[in-house]
Amino acid sequence: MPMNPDLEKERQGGTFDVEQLTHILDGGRDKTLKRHFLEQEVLKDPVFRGPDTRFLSREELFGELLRKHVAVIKKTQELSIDDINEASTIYSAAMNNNVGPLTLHSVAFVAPLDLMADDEQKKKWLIPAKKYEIIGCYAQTELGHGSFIRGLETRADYDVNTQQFVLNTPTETAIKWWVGGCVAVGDIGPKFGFGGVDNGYLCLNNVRIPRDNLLAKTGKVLEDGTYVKPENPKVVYGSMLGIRAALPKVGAYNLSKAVTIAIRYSCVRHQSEIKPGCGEPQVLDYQTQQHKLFPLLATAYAFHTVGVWMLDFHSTVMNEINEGHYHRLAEDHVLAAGLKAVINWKTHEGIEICRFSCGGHGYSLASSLPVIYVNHVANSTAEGETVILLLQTAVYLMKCVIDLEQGTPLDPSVAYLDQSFSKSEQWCSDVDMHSLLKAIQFRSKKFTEYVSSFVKKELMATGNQQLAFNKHKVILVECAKAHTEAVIMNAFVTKVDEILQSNPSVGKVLSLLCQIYGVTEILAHSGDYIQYEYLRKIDLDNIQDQLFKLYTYIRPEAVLLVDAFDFHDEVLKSILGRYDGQVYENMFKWAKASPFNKQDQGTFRKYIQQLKQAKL
Ligand SMILES: CCCCC/C=C\C/C=C\C/C=C\C/C=C\C/C=C/C(=O)SCCNC(=O)CCNC(=O)[C@H](O)C(C)(C)COP(=O)(O)OP(=O)(O)OC[C@H]1O[C@@H](n2cnc3c(N)ncnc32)[C@H](O)[C@@H]1OP(=O)(O)O
Ligand SMILES: Cc1cc2nc3c(=O)[nH]c(=O)nc-3n(C[C@H](O)[C@H](O)[C@H](O)COP(=O)(O)OP(=O)(O)OC[C@H]3O[C@@H](n4cnc5c(N)ncnc54)[C@H](O)[C@@H]3O)c2cc1C
Repeated sequence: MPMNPDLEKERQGGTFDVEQLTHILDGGRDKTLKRHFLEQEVLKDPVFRGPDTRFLSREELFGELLRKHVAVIKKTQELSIDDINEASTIYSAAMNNNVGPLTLHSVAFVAPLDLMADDEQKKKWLIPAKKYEIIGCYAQTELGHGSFIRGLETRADYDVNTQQFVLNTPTETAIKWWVGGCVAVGDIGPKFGFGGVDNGYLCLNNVRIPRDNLLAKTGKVLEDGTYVKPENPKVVYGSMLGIRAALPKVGAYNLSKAVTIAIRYSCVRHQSEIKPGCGEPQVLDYQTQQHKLFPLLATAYAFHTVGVWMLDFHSTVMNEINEGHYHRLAEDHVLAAGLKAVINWKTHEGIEICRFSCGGHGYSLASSLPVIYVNHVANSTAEGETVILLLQTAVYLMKCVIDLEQGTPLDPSVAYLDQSFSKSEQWCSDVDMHSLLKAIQFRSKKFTEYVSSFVKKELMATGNQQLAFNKHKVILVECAKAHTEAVIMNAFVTKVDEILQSNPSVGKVLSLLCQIYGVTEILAHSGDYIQYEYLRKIDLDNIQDQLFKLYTYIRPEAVLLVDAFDFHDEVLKSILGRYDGQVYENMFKWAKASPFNKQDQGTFRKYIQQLKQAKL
């Protein structure tokens, strides 16, 4: 199919090599080539072809995705793939923006076995689980409790005579609920999205399991019922930590898809007139459209950068823990908590902005933006609800203030809290990304001190830390967000500095995005910078001007920047986001193919006839 002339023109501009940026995003040329190979292994294999999942009922969707997920597993094994990124490539190429039915088995059942089973148990369960000879799930949440783990009611009473645990969900609120991939007792019913996953309920009534079913790499129960605590009790939370550490990159992936669709479509879509008689411009030429999408384009790159960094950091900490060193577990936990919370929340807001920036067609499943949205938005609740996780980060920051007062060294990711920040010089309208980072770190430091003063005062008054925290949860959450933004901006600036050395032309365009990210973050909290007398109104006016100027620099690069995400059309599965930009013809073809246009809607005749016969 010929290329849409608008997109053809967009691709003649640009100042950097798209393929080189793709290699950087993938982690090197070899990884790009391997990703292409794996995608083609899926896309050329007829077993992965099937009905358009956007036309399927919940039941049909589950069945079709289960069929495909089994094919994904076979293909992954056939190709001897054990790298998680490569396995995810095969998975994503097949799932058409859905979450597959066996995802929880991989991310929430196999992972904890790997983390907490002893060698005997690994032989017994991990090996067959990795071969899908046993299928598992992660049944923690109950009808009455999800966030508050200490409130869970399920019981495991040890019967010393039989060396068994007797499991019970003693109350209705104790019924295990939301359990992804749990086909034992029942499905919890239709959901907002996640149609590919059978989130189940599980009632336990005196279910007996052997003593050695308790994963015993960390804590264990001896024959006489004595509980031997793990060296570090927090390691039992490790399976949730692993998924949270992965979810920032999942957020970046989903936002990159949405931004690719919205920016390509905004170049194909012509609407209204700027100068009468001069034709309808591309909607991406409107400043308001750029103001919707370019900060999100910058955010997708920022989130990808920090998502990769978080996974590397978490893997290092897990290796340290395997050698018995727990000193970075707390930092890992609060970084994963803050990044998972902020990134997934801002991503689902961003996908929604991408959807309505495509007008009516964004609302059609032909765009796939609704599919990406409803499947992504769960990640702000699942694996730790946003506020819950931000409070974890906030409590850690309050401890950092005490550490500072006591002269205890801080973890690297919070070292800036110990830095002094001179008031900014007059900010002209091309402030660089390093100055923007300093400003964002400054705000986080001031906010942490401000919140800590309130919590301390409350603690003095009540002597109860939980009460003190509970009274200031709103500003504690804001404090955690401010810190997390400093972590994101620091990761982005660090990566762009590195790329400026290795590939100046790519680095330059990424530095523009980094500035857009930083300026957008500062303008979103401009009142704080005035209140802390770090910036003046003139500075804020100048960076507002800078933002609009940055848009003009990014405008000719925008399509190339989303092309660099390198989504194959069959992976993106969006008519608005097609690489060739041939939207209208394919929208019409897709609509005509809808089963709704195929079946004779007998209901129409049946009920309308009744109206006619009723002679109203
Ligand atoms: C084949 C390839 C497949 C690829 C697939 C690709 C993409 C798939 C995309 C998406 C799908 C995948 C996943 C996501 C979607 C669905 C799955 C969802 C699963 C679930 O939802 S499982 C259930 C999740 N539930 C929660 O997260 C519960 C949240 N609540 C808690 O974690 C805890 O209650 C709490 C809030 C942390 C409170 O803990 P508590 O012990 O009560 O008190 P605290 O004093 O706050 O903590 C005590 C102590 O422990 C430290 N701590 C807490 N948590 C952790 C942790 N996780 N790690 C380390 N340390 C932790 C805390 O800091 C305290 O330490 P102190 O030093 O202060 O004592
Ligand atoms: C798509 C999806 C898949 C899931 N898969 C699984 C799975 O496979 N296995 C599993 O075990 N669970 C699973 N879950 C459940 C998930 O882990 C819980 O929904 C999540 O932990 C939130 O807990 P909750 O539902 O009890 O919400 P609640 O904690 O009841 O949250 C309700 C509101 O209360 C607020 N709140 C609660 N506590 C506090 C507090 N201390 N301070 C301030 N505000 C508070 C929250 O911020 C929120 O606004 C899944 C959920 C979803 C949506």
